[in-house]
Amino acid sequence: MASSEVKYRGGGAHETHPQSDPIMYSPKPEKPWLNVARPIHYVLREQRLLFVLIGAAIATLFFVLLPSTSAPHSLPYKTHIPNWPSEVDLLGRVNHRSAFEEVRFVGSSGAGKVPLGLKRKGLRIVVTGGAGFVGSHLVDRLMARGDNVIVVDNFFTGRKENVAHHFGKPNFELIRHDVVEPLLLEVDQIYHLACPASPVHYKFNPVKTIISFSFLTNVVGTLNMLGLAKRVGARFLLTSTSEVYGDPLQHPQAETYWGNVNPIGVRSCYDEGKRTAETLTMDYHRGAKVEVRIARIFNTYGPRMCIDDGRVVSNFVAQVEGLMRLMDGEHVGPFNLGNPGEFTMLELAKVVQETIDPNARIEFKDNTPDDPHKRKPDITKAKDLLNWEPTVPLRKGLPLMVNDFRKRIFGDHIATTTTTTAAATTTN
Ligand SMILES: O=C(O)[C@H]1O[C@H](OP(=O)(O)OP(=O)(O)OC[C@H]2O[C@@H](n3ccc(=O)[nH]c3=O)[C@H](O)[C@@H]2O)[C@H](O)[C@@H](O)[C@@H]1O
Repeated sequence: MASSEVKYRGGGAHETHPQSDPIMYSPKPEKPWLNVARPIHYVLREQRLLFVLIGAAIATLFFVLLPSTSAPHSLPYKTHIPNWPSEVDLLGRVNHRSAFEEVRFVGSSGAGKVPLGLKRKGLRIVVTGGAGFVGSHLVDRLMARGDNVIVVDNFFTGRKENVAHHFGKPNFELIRHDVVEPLLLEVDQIYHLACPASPVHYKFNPVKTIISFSFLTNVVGTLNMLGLAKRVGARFLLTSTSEVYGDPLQHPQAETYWGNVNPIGVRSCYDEGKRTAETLTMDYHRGAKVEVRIARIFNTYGPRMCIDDGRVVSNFVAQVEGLMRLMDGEHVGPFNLGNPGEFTMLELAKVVQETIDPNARIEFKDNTPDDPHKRKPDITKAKDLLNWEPTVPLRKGLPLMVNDFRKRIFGDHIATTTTTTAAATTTN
Protein backbone atom coordinates (compact mmCIF):
# COMPACT_ATOMS: atom_id res chain seq x y z
CA MET A 1 0.00 0.00 0.00
CA ALA A 2 2.57 2.51 1.05
CA SER A 3 4.61 2.07 -2.07
CA SER A 4 1.63 2.59 -4.36
CA GLU A 5 0.86 5.82 -2.48
CA VAL A 6 4.33 7.10 -3.08
CA LYS A 7 4.09 6.27 -6.73
CA TYR A 8 0.81 8.04 -6.99
CA ARG A 9 2.08 11.27 -5.39
CA GLY A 10 5.06 11.28 -7.67
CA GLY A 11 2.83 11.00 -10.65
CA GLY A 12 0.72 13.92 -9.42
CA ALA A 13 3.67 16.19 -8.97
CA HIS A 14 4.81 15.37 -12.42
CA GLU A 15 1.44 16.21 -13.88
CA THR A 16 1.20 19.64 -12.22
CA HIS A 17 4.72 20.80 -13.15
CA PRO A 18 4.51 23.48 -15.83
CA GLN A 19 7.72 22.42 -17.54
CA SER A 20 6.31 18.97 -18.18
CA ASP A 21 3.81 20.33 -20.70
CA PRO A 22 5.48 20.55 -24.09
CA ILE A 23 2.78 22.89 -25.45
CA MET A 24 2.79 25.43 -22.58
CA TYR A 25 6.62 25.75 -22.28
CA SER A 26 8.99 26.66 -25.10
CA PRO A 27 12.22 28.31 -23.83
CA LYS A 28 13.90 30.89 -26.05
CA PRO A 29 17.32 29.93 -27.28
CA GLU A 30 19.88 31.94 -25.26
CA LYS A 31 22.45 34.10 -26.97
CA PRO A 32 25.89 32.63 -26.42
CA TRP A 33 27.54 35.85 -25.10
CA LEU A 34 24.86 36.00 -22.35
CA ASN A 35 26.19 32.71 -20.91
CA VAL A 36 29.46 34.46 -20.01
CA ALA A 37 28.19 37.87 -19.17
CA ARG A 38 25.63 36.74 -16.62
CA PRO A 39 27.99 35.10 -14.13
CA ILE A 40 30.50 37.95 -14.50
CA HIS A 41 27.77 40.42 -13.85
CA TYR A 42 26.65 38.39 -10.85
CA VAL A 43 30.13 38.35 -9.36
CA LEU A 44 30.72 42.07 -9.85
CA ARG A 45 27.47 43.04 -8.21
CA GLU A 46 27.21 43.82 -4.45
CA GLN A 47 31.02 43.55 -3.87
CA ARG A 48 30.91 39.77 -4.25
CA LEU A 49 34.35 39.73 -5.92
CA LEU A 50 35.83 41.52 -2.93
CA PHE A 51 34.46 38.84 -0.58
CA VAL A 52 35.86 36.08 -2.77
CA LEU A 53 39.31 37.70 -2.73
CA ILE A 54 39.21 38.17 1.06
CA GLY A 55 38.25 34.49 1.47
CA ALA A 56 41.13 33.35 -0.73
CA ALA A 57 43.57 35.51 1.26
CA ILE A 58 42.40 34.04 4.57
CA ALA A 59 42.76 30.49 3.23
CA THR A 60 46.28 31.21 1.93
CA LEU A 61 47.28 32.72 5.27
CA PHE A 62 45.95 29.65 7.12
CA PHE A 63 48.02 27.18 5.05
CA VAL A 64 51.15 29.33 5.23
CA LEU A 65 51.00 29.62 9.01
CA LEU A 66 49.97 25.99 9.70
CA PRO A 67 53.50 24.43 9.99
CA SER A 68 54.62 26.68 12.81
CA THR A 69 51.41 26.26 14.75
CA SER A 70 50.98 22.53 14.21
CA ALA A 71 54.37 21.41 15.52
CA PRO A 72 53.61 21.88 19.20
CA HIS A 73 50.30 20.12 18.65
CA SER A 74 51.86 16.89 17.51
CA LEU A 75 50.51 15.14 20.60
CA PRO A 76 46.82 15.35 19.65
CA TYR A 77 47.73 13.57 16.40
CA LYS A 78 49.30 10.88 18.47
CA THR A 79 46.10 10.40 20.44
CA HIS A 80 44.35 9.58 17.17
CA ILE A 81 46.73 6.73 16.50
CA PRO A 82 44.61 4.04 18.20
CA ASN A 83 42.01 4.51 15.49
CA TRP A 84 44.51 3.71 12.79
CA PRO A 85 44.38 0.31 11.18
CA SER A 86 47.68 -0.43 12.90
CA GLU A 87 45.80 -1.02 16.13
CA VAL A 88 44.19 -4.09 14.62
CA ASP A 89 47.50 -5.88 14.87
CA LEU A 90 48.57 -5.62 18.49
CA LEU A 91 52.08 -6.70 17.63
CA GLY A 92 52.56 -3.70 15.38
CA ARG A 93 52.24 -5.33 11.95
CA VAL A 94 51.69 -1.80 10.70
CA ASN A 95 54.10 0.62 12.26
CA HIS A 96 52.39 3.02 14.64
CA ARG A 97 55.26 5.45 14.47
CA SER A 98 55.37 5.55 10.70
CA ALA A 99 51.65 6.20 10.64
CA PHE A 100 52.15 8.99 13.17
CA GLU A 101 54.78 10.61 11.05
CA GLU A 102 52.68 10.41 7.93
CA VAL A 103 49.79 12.11 9.74
CA ARG A 104 52.11 14.87 10.86
CA PHE A 105 53.44 15.28 7.38
CA VAL A 106 50.01 15.63 5.86
CA GLY A 107 48.97 18.11 8.53
CA SER A 108 52.08 20.27 8.37
CA SER A 109 53.27 21.41 5.03
CA GLY A 110 56.52 22.57 6.64
CA ALA A 111 57.57 18.92 7.05
CA GLY A 112 57.33 18.52 3.32
CA LYS A 113 61.04 17.93 2.82
CA VAL A 114 60.51 14.16 3.02
CA PRO A 115 57.88 13.02 0.53
CA LEU A 116 54.99 11.00 1.90
CA GLY A 117 55.70 7.27 1.97
CA LEU A 118 59.49 7.57 1.78
CA LYS A 119 60.04 7.35 5.54
CA ARG A 120 61.61 4.12 6.77
CA LYS A 121 59.00 1.61 7.93
CA GLY A 122 59.69 0.39 11.44
CA LEU A 123 60.33 -3.32 11.90
CA ARG A 124 58.64 -5.56 14.46
CA ILE A 125 61.46 -6.72 16.68
CA VAL A 126 61.53 -8.93 19.76
CA VAL A 127 64.48 -8.60 22.14
CA THR A 128 64.72 -11.45 24.65
CA GLY A 129 66.69 -10.37 27.71
CA GLY A 130 65.86 -6.80 26.67
CA ALA A 131 65.59 -5.61 30.28
CA GLY A 132 69.20 -6.62 30.91
CA PHE A 133 72.38 -4.64 30.56
CA VAL A 134 73.28 -5.08 26.86
CA GLY A 135 69.64 -5.76 25.87
CA SER A 136 68.27 -2.50 27.25
CA HIS A 137 70.87 -0.44 25.39
CA LEU A 138 69.96 -2.30 22.23
CA VAL A 139 66.27 -1.56 22.87
CA ASP A 140 67.10 2.16 23.19
CA ARG A 141 68.75 2.13 19.79
CA LEU A 142 65.91 0.23 18.10
CA MET A 143 63.30 2.51 19.64
CA ALA A 144 65.25 5.57 18.51
CA ARG A 145 65.28 4.12 15.01
CA GLY A 146 61.48 3.86 15.06
CA ASP A 147 61.03 0.11 15.29
CA ASN A 148 58.22 -1.68 17.14
CA VAL A 149 60.02 -3.33 20.02
CA ILE A 150 58.76 -6.15 22.22
CA VAL A 151 60.96 -6.97 25.21
CA VAL A 152 60.67 -10.50 26.57
CA ASP A 153 62.40 -10.98 29.93
CA ASN A 154 61.89 -13.04 33.08
CA PHE A 155 63.80 -10.44 35.17
CA PHE A 156 66.29 -13.01 36.41
CA THR A 157 68.97 -10.31 36.39
CA GLY A 158 67.27 -7.67 34.25
CA ARG A 159 65.36 -4.72 35.73
CA LYS A 160 62.18 -2.99 34.65
CA GLU A 161 63.90 0.33 35.38
CA ASN A 162 66.26 -0.31 32.46
CA VAL A 163 63.40 0.06 30.00
CA ALA A 164 60.92 2.09 32.10
CA HIS A 165 61.58 5.21 30.02
CA HIS A 166 59.79 3.50 27.11
CA PHE A 167 56.61 2.63 29.03
CA GLY A 168 53.54 4.17 27.41
CA LYS A 169 55.12 4.56 23.99
CA PRO A 170 52.88 3.03 21.31
CA ASN A 171 55.75 1.11 19.70
CA PHE A 172 56.98 -0.54 22.92
CA GLU A 173 55.79 -3.63 24.78
CA LEU A 174 57.23 -5.52 27.74
CA ILE A 175 56.35 -9.14 28.39
CA ARG A 176 57.41 -11.04 31.50
CA HIS A 177 58.13 -14.43 30.09
CA ASP A 178 60.67 -17.20 30.52
CA VAL A 179 62.05 -18.22 27.13
CA VAL A 180 62.18 -21.86 28.19
CA GLU A 181 58.43 -21.72 27.53
CA PRO A 182 57.31 -21.35 23.90
CA LEU A 183 55.98 -18.01 22.74
CA LEU A 184 54.20 -16.96 19.56
CA LEU A 185 54.71 -13.43 18.29
CA GLU A 186 54.47 -11.95 14.78
CA VAL A 187 57.84 -10.30 14.28
CA ASP A 188 60.45 -9.56 11.60
CA GLN A 189 63.56 -9.94 13.74
CA ILE A 190 64.51 -11.72 16.95
CA TYR A 191 67.47 -10.59 19.02
CA HIS A 192 68.00 -13.48 21.44
CA LEU A 193 69.92 -12.21 24.46
CA ALA A 194 68.07 -13.89 27.35
CA CYS A 195 70.58 -15.79 29.41
CA PRO A 196 72.02 -15.81 32.92
CA ALA A 197 75.23 -14.21 31.69
CA SER A 198 77.38 -13.55 34.72
CA PRO A 199 79.33 -16.28 36.58
CA VAL A 200 78.07 -14.73 39.83
CA HIS A 201 74.63 -15.82 38.74
CA TYR A 202 75.31 -19.12 37.03
CA LYS A 203 78.44 -20.53 38.67
CA PHE A 204 78.45 -20.08 42.41
CA ASN A 205 74.79 -20.39 43.11
CA PRO A 206 74.48 -23.27 45.57
CA VAL A 207 71.05 -24.19 44.25
CA LYS A 208 71.72 -26.92 41.69
CA THR A 209 68.64 -26.08 39.68
CA ILE A 210 70.03 -22.64 38.94
CA ILE A 211 73.11 -24.21 37.36
CA SER A 212 71.11 -26.44 35.07
CA PHE A 213 68.80 -23.47 34.55
CA SER A 214 71.62 -21.71 32.74
CA PHE A 215 72.00 -24.63 30.37
CA LEU A 216 68.25 -24.95 30.00
CA THR A 217 67.88 -21.29 29.10
CA ASN A 218 70.65 -21.45 26.53
CA VAL A 219 69.44 -24.66 24.96
CA VAL A 220 65.65 -24.82 25.34
CA GLY A 221 65.29 -21.04 25.25
CA THR A 222 67.28 -20.81 22.01
CA LEU A 223 65.36 -23.74 20.56
CA ASN A 224 62.06 -21.98 21.31
CA MET A 225 63.20 -18.73 19.73
CA LEU A 226 64.54 -20.53 16.66
CA GLY A 227 61.20 -22.34 16.36
CA LEU A 228 59.47 -18.97 16.49
CA ALA A 229 61.81 -17.57 13.81
CA LYS A 230 61.05 -20.54 11.60
CA ARG A 231 57.26 -20.29 12.06
CA VAL A 232 56.96 -16.58 11.36
CA GLY A 233 59.88 -16.25 8.94
CA ALA A 234 61.83 -13.87 11.17
CA ARG A 235 65.58 -13.27 11.13
CA PHE A 236 67.25 -14.57 14.30
CA LEU A 237 70.34 -13.19 16.03
CA LEU A 238 72.04 -15.12 18.82
CA THR A 239 74.26 -13.26 21.25
CA SER A 240 76.81 -15.92 21.94
CA THR A 241 79.90 -15.24 23.98
CA SER A 242 83.68 -15.26 24.11
CA GLU A 243 83.22 -18.09 26.63
CA VAL A 244 82.81 -20.50 23.70
CA TYR A 245 86.60 -20.24 23.36
CA GLY A 246 86.99 -21.49 26.95
CA ASP A 247 90.55 -21.07 28.20
CA PRO A 248 91.95 -20.46 24.70
CA LEU A 249 95.16 -21.99 23.40
CA GLN A 250 95.19 -19.62 20.44
CA HIS A 251 95.79 -15.91 20.95
CA PRO A 252 94.13 -13.71 19.86
CA GLN A 253 91.02 -15.71 19.05
CA ALA A 254 89.67 -15.62 15.52
CA GLU A 255 86.17 -16.94 14.81
CA THR A 256 87.71 -19.99 13.14
CA TYR A 257 89.15 -21.17 16.48
CA TRP A 258 87.10 -24.00 18.03
CA GLY A 259 88.00 -23.28 21.61
CA ASN A 260 89.24 -25.09 24.67
CA VAL A 261 86.36 -25.72 27.03
CA ASN A 262 86.42 -28.02 30.04
CA PRO A 263 83.12 -29.90 29.59
CA ILE A 264 82.90 -30.85 33.26
CA GLY A 265 84.09 -27.60 34.80
CA VAL A 266 82.14 -25.36 37.17
CA ARG A 267 81.44 -22.86 34.42
CA SER A 268 80.79 -25.34 31.60
CA CYS A 269 77.00 -24.95 32.02
CA TYR A 270 77.43 -21.52 30.47
CA ASP A 271 80.19 -22.26 27.96
CA GLU A 272 78.63 -25.48 26.71
CA GLY A 273 75.16 -23.93 26.84
CA LYS A 274 76.22 -21.17 24.45
CA ARG A 275 78.16 -23.61 22.26
CA THR A 276 75.02 -25.74 21.95
CA ALA A 277 73.00 -22.61 21.22
CA GLU A 278 75.37 -21.84 18.33
CA THR A 279 75.02 -25.43 17.08
CA LEU A 280 71.22 -25.21 17.14
CA THR A 281 71.31 -21.86 15.38
CA MET A 282 73.41 -23.24 12.51
CA ASP A 283 71.26 -26.39 12.33
CA TYR A 284 68.12 -24.29 11.90
CA HIS A 285 69.94 -22.23 9.30
CA ARG A 286 71.06 -25.24 7.26
CA GLY A 287 68.07 -27.51 7.89
CA ALA A 288 65.12 -25.14 8.10
CA LYS A 289 66.60 -22.24 6.09
CA VAL A 290 66.09 -19.80 8.96
CA GLU A 291 68.03 -16.55 8.42
CA VAL A 292 70.44 -16.43 11.36
CA ARG A 293 73.24 -14.26 12.73
CA ILE A 294 75.73 -15.12 15.49
CA ALA A 295 77.67 -12.60 17.55
CA ARG A 296 80.28 -13.60 20.11
CA ILE A 297 80.26 -10.86 22.71
CA PHE A 298 83.39 -10.27 24.74
CA ASN A 299 83.01 -8.88 28.24
CA THR A 300 81.12 -5.62 28.10
CA TYR A 301 80.72 -2.92 30.71
CA GLY A 302 78.76 0.32 31.06
CA PRO A 303 75.79 2.00 32.70
CA ARG A 304 72.93 -0.31 33.82
CA MET A 305 75.29 -3.24 34.32
CA CYS A 306 74.08 -5.48 37.14
CA ILE A 307 75.75 -4.06 40.28
CA ASP A 308 77.05 -7.46 41.44
CA ASP A 309 77.87 -8.59 37.89
CA GLY A 310 81.40 -9.63 38.80
CA ARG A 311 82.79 -9.77 35.26
CA VAL A 312 86.04 -8.14 34.24
CA VAL A 313 85.42 -5.09 32.12
CA SER A 314 86.84 -4.67 28.65
CA ASN A 315 84.23 -3.36 26.23
CA PHE A 316 81.88 -0.47 26.47
CA VAL A 317 78.25 -0.97 25.48
CA ALA A 318 78.81 0.73 22.14
CA GLN A 319 78.85 -2.91 21.07
CA VAL A 320 75.11 -2.79 20.36
CA GLU A 321 76.00 -0.97 17.15
CA GLY A 322 77.86 -4.12 16.09
CA LEU A 323 74.81 -6.26 16.89
CA MET A 324 72.55 -4.08 14.75
CA ARG A 325 74.97 -4.06 11.82
CA LEU A 326 75.20 -7.82 12.03
CA MET A 327 71.43 -8.27 12.13
CA ASP A 328 70.78 -5.91 9.24
CA GLY A 329 73.71 -7.09 7.13
CA GLU A 330 74.06 -10.17 4.98
CA HIS A 331 76.66 -12.19 6.90
CA VAL A 332 75.76 -15.08 9.18
CA GLY A 333 78.86 -15.01 11.34
CA PRO A 334 79.97 -15.86 13.93
CA PHE A 335 81.54 -12.47 14.58
CA ASN A 336 83.71 -11.50 17.53
CA LEU A 337 82.39 -8.25 18.99
CA GLY A 338 84.86 -7.01 21.56
CA ASN A 339 87.76 -4.76 22.33
CA PRO A 340 91.15 -6.10 21.30
CA GLY A 341 92.90 -3.72 23.71
CA GLU A 342 94.74 -5.87 26.28
CA PHE A 343 95.52 -4.99 29.90
CA THR A 344 96.41 -6.94 33.03
CA MET A 345 94.08 -6.97 36.01
CA LEU A 346 96.63 -4.83 37.82
CA GLU A 347 96.64 -2.30 34.99
CA LEU A 348 92.85 -2.25 35.12
CA ALA A 349 92.92 -1.64 38.87
CA LYS A 350 95.33 1.26 38.32
CA VAL A 351 93.05 2.81 35.71
CA VAL A 352 90.28 2.63 38.31
CA GLN A 353 92.51 4.46 40.78
CA GLU A 354 93.48 7.08 38.20
CA THR A 355 90.07 7.78 36.75
CA ILE A 356 87.75 7.16 39.68
CA ASP A 357 89.30 7.04 43.13
CA PRO A 358 93.02 7.40 43.97
CA ASN A 359 92.33 5.89 47.42
CA ALA A 360 90.85 2.67 46.00
CA ARG A 361 92.49 -0.33 47.74
CA ILE A 362 93.82 -3.14 45.56
CA GLU A 363 93.35 -6.65 46.97
CA PHE A 364 94.94 -9.77 45.44
CA LYS A 365 92.91 -12.97 45.39
CA ASP A 366 93.25 -16.42 43.84
CA ASN A 367 91.78 -16.87 40.40
CA THR A 368 88.63 -18.98 40.12
CA PRO A 369 88.85 -22.47 38.56
CA ASP A 370 88.60 -22.69 34.76
CA ASP A 371 88.74 -18.95 34.37
CA PRO A 372 90.47 -18.16 31.07
CA HIS A 373 94.02 -16.93 31.58
CA LYS A 374 93.96 -14.50 28.73
CA ARG A 375 91.57 -13.65 25.99
CA LYS A 376 91.62 -11.15 23.19
CA PRO A 377 89.25 -10.98 20.22
CA ASP A 378 90.55 -10.89 16.71
CA ILE A 379 88.04 -8.47 15.20
CA THR A 380 89.38 -8.43 11.64
CA LYS A 381 86.20 -10.09 10.35
CA ALA A 382 83.91 -7.56 12.09
CA LYS A 383 86.03 -4.69 10.79
CA ASP A 384 86.06 -5.98 7.22
CA LEU A 385 82.50 -7.24 6.83
CA LEU A 386 80.52 -5.14 9.31
CA ASN A 387 82.72 -2.06 9.25
CA TRP A 388 82.58 -2.14 13.04
CA GLU A 389 85.14 -1.67 15.79
CA PRO A 390 84.88 -0.48 19.40
CA THR A 391 85.04 3.26 19.84
CA VAL A 392 85.11 4.05 23.57
CA PRO A 393 88.48 3.67 25.29
CA LEU A 394 88.58 2.25 28.83
CA ARG A 395 89.64 5.52 30.46
CA LYS A 396 86.64 7.29 28.96
CA GLY A 397 84.07 4.54 29.42
CA LEU A 398 84.90 3.45 32.96
CA PRO A 399 83.98 6.76 34.67
CA LEU A 400 80.64 6.73 32.84
CA MET A 401 79.83 3.32 34.26
CA VAL A 402 81.01 4.28 37.74
CA ASN A 403 78.87 7.42 37.74
CA ASP A 404 75.87 5.23 36.91
CA PHE A 405 76.74 2.81 39.74
CA ARG A 406 77.19 5.68 42.21
CA LYS A 407 73.85 7.16 41.31
CA ARG A 408 72.13 3.80 41.76
CA ILE A 409 73.86 2.93 45.05
CA PHE A 410 74.24 6.29 46.78
CA GLY A 411 71.75 8.49 45.01
CA ASP A 412 73.53 11.75 44.30
CA HIS A 413 76.17 11.23 47.01
CA ILE A 414 79.66 10.32 45.94
CA ALA A 415 81.32 7.31 47.55
CA THR A 416 84.49 8.20 49.41
CA THR A 417 86.41 4.96 49.07
CA THR A 418 86.33 2.33 46.36
CA THR A 419 87.76 -1.14 46.73
CA THR A 420 89.07 -2.72 43.56
CA THR A 421 89.47 -6.47 43.63
CA ALA A 422 91.93 -7.76 41.09
CA ALA A 423 92.46 -11.43 40.41
CA ALA A 424 96.07 -12.50 40.96
CA THR A 425 96.29 -14.05 37.51
CA THR A 426 96.71 -11.39 34.88
CA THR A 427 95.33 -11.31 31.38
CA ASN A 428 98.69 -11.19 29.65
O1 LIG B 1 78.50 -10.78 27.33
C1 LIG B 1 77.84 -11.77 27.03
O2 LIG B 1 78.35 -12.80 26.64
C2 LIG B 1 76.35 -11.72 27.27
O3 LIG B 1 75.89 -10.39 27.06
C3 LIG B 1 74.52 -10.16 27.35
O4 LIG B 1 74.30 -10.33 28.73
P1 LIG B 1 74.25 -9.07 29.72
O5 LIG B 1 73.37 -8.03 29.16
O6 LIG B 1 75.65 -8.65 30.00
O7 LIG B 1 73.64 -9.72 31.04
P2 LIG B 1 72.31 -9.36 31.85
O8 LIG B 1 72.26 -7.92 32.20
O9 LIG B 1 72.26 -10.35 32.97
O10 LIG B 1 71.16 -9.63 30.79
C4 LIG B 1 70.54 -10.87 30.55
C5 LIG B 1 69.06 -10.67 30.49
O11 LIG B 1 68.44 -11.92 30.21
C6 LIG B 1 67.33 -12.07 31.11
N1 LIG B 1 67.08 -13.50 31.30
C7 LIG B 1 67.99 -14.28 31.93
C8 LIG B 1 67.73 -15.61 32.10
C9 LIG B 1 66.53 -16.17 31.63
O12 LIG B 1 66.26 -17.36 31.77
N2 LIG B 1 65.65 -15.36 31.01
C10 LIG B 1 65.90 -14.02 30.85
O13 LIG B 1 65.05 -13.33 30.28
C11 LIG B 1 67.76 -11.36 32.37
O14 LIG B 1 66.68 -11.04 33.23
C12 LIG B 1 68.46 -10.16 31.80
O15 LIG B 1 67.54 -9.13 31.54
C13 LIG B 1 73.62 -11.13 26.60
O16 LIG B 1 72.30 -10.99 27.10
C14 LIG B 1 74.09 -12.55 26.76
O17 LIG B 1 73.31 -13.41 25.96
C15 LIG B 1 75.56 -12.64 26.37
O18 LIG B 1 76.00 -13.94 26.53
